[in-house]
Amino acid sequence: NLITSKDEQELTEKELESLYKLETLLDEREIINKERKKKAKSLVLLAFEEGLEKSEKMVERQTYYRNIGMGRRNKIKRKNNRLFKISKMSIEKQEEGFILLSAKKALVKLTGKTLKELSGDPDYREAWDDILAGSSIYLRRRKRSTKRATTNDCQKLSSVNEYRTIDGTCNNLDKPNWGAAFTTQPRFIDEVYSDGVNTPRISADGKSTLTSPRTISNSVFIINNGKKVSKPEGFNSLMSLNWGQFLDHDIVLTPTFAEEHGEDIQCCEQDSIPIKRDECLGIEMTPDEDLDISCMEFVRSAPSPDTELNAGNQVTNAITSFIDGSMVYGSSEDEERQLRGIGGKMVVKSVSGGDLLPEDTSGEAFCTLTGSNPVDDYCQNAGDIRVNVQPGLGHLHLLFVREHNRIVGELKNVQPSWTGDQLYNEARKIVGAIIQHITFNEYLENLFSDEILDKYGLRLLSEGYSRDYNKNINPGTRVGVATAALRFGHTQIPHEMAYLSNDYNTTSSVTEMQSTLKNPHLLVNKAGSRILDLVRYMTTLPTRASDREFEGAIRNHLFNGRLDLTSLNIQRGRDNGLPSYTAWREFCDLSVPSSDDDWDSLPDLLNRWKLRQLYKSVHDIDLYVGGILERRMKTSAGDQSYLGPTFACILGKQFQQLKLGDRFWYERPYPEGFREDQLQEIRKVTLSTILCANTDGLTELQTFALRRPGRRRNCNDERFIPKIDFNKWK
Ligand code: HEM
Ligand SMILES: [Ca+2]
Repeated sequence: NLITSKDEQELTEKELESLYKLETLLDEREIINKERKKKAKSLVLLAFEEGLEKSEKMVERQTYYRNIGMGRRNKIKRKNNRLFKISKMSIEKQEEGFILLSAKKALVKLTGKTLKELSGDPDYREAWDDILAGSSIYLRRRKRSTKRATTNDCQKLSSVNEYRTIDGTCNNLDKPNWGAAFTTQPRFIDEVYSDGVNTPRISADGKSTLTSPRTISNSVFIINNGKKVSKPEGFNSLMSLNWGQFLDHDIVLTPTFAEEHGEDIQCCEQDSIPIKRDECLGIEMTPDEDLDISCMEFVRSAPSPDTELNAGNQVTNAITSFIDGSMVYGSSEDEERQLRGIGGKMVVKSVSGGDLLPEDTSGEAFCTLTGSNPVDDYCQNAGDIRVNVQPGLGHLHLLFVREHNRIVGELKNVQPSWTGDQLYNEARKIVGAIIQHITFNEYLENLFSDEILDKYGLRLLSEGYSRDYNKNINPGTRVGVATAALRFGHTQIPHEMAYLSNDYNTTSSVTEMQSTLKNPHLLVNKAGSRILDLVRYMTTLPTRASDREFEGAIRNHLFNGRLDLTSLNIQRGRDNGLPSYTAWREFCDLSVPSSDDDWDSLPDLLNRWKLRQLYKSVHDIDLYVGGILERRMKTSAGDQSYLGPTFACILGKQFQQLKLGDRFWYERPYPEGFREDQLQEIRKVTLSTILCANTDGLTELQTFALRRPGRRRNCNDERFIPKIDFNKWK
């Protein structure tokens, strides 16, 4: 009570009267506050109920579509637009994420407030947190999903300072889930959705929808020259394309919505009408001479179970973001168990042409087999589910499994008493270090200009330890990297693949690129006996230029189907809430237009006149489109780098964070890193070292395999192709 008996005696009547008034007012305010809290609580509860209901409906609809689909089409055809197999964990997380997202959507609708406003309102924030923390219906559903690691869990791990965990947890001891598998992808810039939750952005004019990705692709990404084949790159071998993809598959995998039974999700009715489903964002388009359809299949990214009320739709990274060889070893104990063999080695399939990757026997594998002898063709299993996407990628997976097993043999020589676990852990650590070393020493040199390498501290030391680990840096792969910048590599994809014989002149088994996709034939064929010819092809032939031209193999016939990879890339940006290109220019401190039609302030941008016809406002440009159309910077060797300034900035920052935010960065001191004499051995390694050591019959190679050969050196000439001395592990 506001008024005490002392007040009653001492105050004048007038003063007392005002005090009584104040008291009544406060009482009323309290009642209102209570009511508001109650209202917030009941609306949030209602929103969650709607979320749960929507999630149940989604499963029902999936059953419905599965049933009508089964009758009409055969299974093989249905699987055509699914890109990779989907893990069980993905499906569980997707359900959780979808409930949360639907609850947010319902709450916005029920209250007429934006997520930002709701999270700024203590009543709603409290109600939201209460429901998440309490013993609600939501929690009962949540139990199934894995619990996250805590700092306490990290302390219990005996090897926490010497070896990485398989799922990346406890790399950062204060933030154990940073960079770990199945966590939300962090962002450089906040998401943009037209409803603030998950509806794709619209034009800056506030009303028009954005131009169809396919229309944009047909205008700016098409090959105009008569040959319909894109320009070759002068200086990079196809191995650099493979390395880019291999690296991408080490740092990010964004799961898309999956059907509980592993069936395809269909987003277009007979390739013509988009189907309205929460899982879909079918691409509407005008039929053209290459793609005679008006709807292109597109399944949305699965929403991440992000519990923050103030954030719109977020996406998941299903693998470890660290450069740690997760595509070789897997990102979960389940995967690791399948891939690990005995005595510290990785499982292989031993055939006459040497060791190959093991077969994927899950029944879920995604690959097309075209060989005449079924014994010779099979779907491979590896640490990343995308291993079968193309033979050049599959080859790098195989190469590092072979290297792991070779290292185990070498370590056993110098440490005969080591157990299988010790051999496995140390070999895995060395392989991860080699992948980091090749990426920074060879790949990034071609990717970036000198200026960018210096600006983001991407140069390696030639001796001594690196001491710049920073536990405040989040090493997570950013949405802008996965959804746009790192996809620059798609322009390098060639129109065909083949074998090259030992005269470096005669090709054979020339195969159109679209037929090699999801088809490991060129790699596993004839019991692996053609691997040498494949390696020769990959290290000799040029990539296509990293420019604005994309091959028909992926722009019209991706996976031999009716898909355009560049359209998918643009649509994925809208799906995942990427802000437009000009917002990224601003983020990167590059020039930014001052009005909707100030196109002149973007001098780096090629084809501006075409873009003006495609976008209402200069602020509408999709990041993927703007990034690809930028003029490229120069490398230290004087060649063109792969990137223009915006993508270079985004990727520069990312690689910086992958280095500084990794407690196990290979240049760090023991125990996270190596003894100094061991580190000097790892510093000598090149991709050519690994290729020479693990390719039967290969006797000569250029010093840097990602670049086209000037002179080839003998594999045994250690001046050019050094070897690791394992005596340093004694
Ligand atoms: C023949 C070669 C390749 C094929 C067939 C291919 C195909 C694909 C496909 C189908 C997607 C998913 C598209 C979507 O629905 O959003 C994708 C994603 C991606 N690609 Fe490629 N790609 C190839 C090479 C490369 C290369 C060389 C790089 C990098 C240098 C690269 C980087 C990426 C990245 C970063 C993603 C996003 C990954 C994720 O977040 O899950 N790709 N690629
Ligand atoms: Ca990784």
